Amino acid sequence: MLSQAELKGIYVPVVTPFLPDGELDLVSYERYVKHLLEFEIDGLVVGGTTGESPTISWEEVVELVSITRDALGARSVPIVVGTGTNSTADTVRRTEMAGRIGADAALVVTPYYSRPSEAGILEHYRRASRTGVPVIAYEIPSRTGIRLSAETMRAILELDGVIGLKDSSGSLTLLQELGSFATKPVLCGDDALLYDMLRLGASGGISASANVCTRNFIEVCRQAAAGNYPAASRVFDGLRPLIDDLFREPNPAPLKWLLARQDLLAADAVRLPMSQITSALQQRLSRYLVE
Ligand SMILES: O=C(O)C1=N[C@H](C(=O)O)C[C@H](O)C1
Repeated sequence: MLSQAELKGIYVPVVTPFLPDGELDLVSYERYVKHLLEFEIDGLVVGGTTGESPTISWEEVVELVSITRDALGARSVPIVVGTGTNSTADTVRRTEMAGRIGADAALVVTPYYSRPSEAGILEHYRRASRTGVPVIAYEIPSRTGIRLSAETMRAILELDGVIGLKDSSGSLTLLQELGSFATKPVLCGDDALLYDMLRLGASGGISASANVCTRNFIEVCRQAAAGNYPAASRVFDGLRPLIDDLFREPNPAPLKWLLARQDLLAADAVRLPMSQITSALQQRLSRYLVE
């Protein structure tokens, strides 16, 4: 199981490859995960936003985790599994099941859509944190429709089974407000803010863009961890255009297009209501294929 101390560096959220007919493409998945493991990444996230969690079934998550574990072999790269839904009972059940299939931690998003009270959300996290599977809280107001107060986030982080936070709040405010109360590690979940968040004390990032230029993302984190911010900033500046382009249309469609063009995936298929990227964006992204 993942400890607080290990929650640092670059965690790569994997895409879920599909064949053109929408079926899971496990052959591509194995090839792609093995490719990612050639880099010194700090962890993998299966079934996150980038993995199209809203349209993959739990049975498919189980298959993906099983292939990930086989690809890892003896390597100890933590596997984090997205288990959060907007039902507490379902989240607890998925988190427990994730533990049974070998997840080292669970990524639990703030419950979305039903707009519960902060007290209800705290209780949601309390229940998930009692499963015995380390929980990483995931705050992403642009997707959930709720922006948690720093006070509630602090209370969530104080729960024993919660080992840290993925902060996709879209600004530096939460991290600043948590300040020294953020006694647990915070991972940046908003790729464009990675450098700024590291500067403010984040311990790393869960970055979809790190599927591409993986080595450079790792370098940004390493330089920042060593306190060498000018070097981290220089490397990160080189990544900004890629990050901007990958988020010009809904994630992970642009990323899947690039991975397919790199022959890591057989197709750039996404499941509806996600759709493939426009030809204008394809043209923009083509410039990253020369690497
Ligand atoms: O899959 C994730 O986890 C991530 N989700 C964010 C999003 O698309 O909302 C982006 C981040 O890079 C990773």
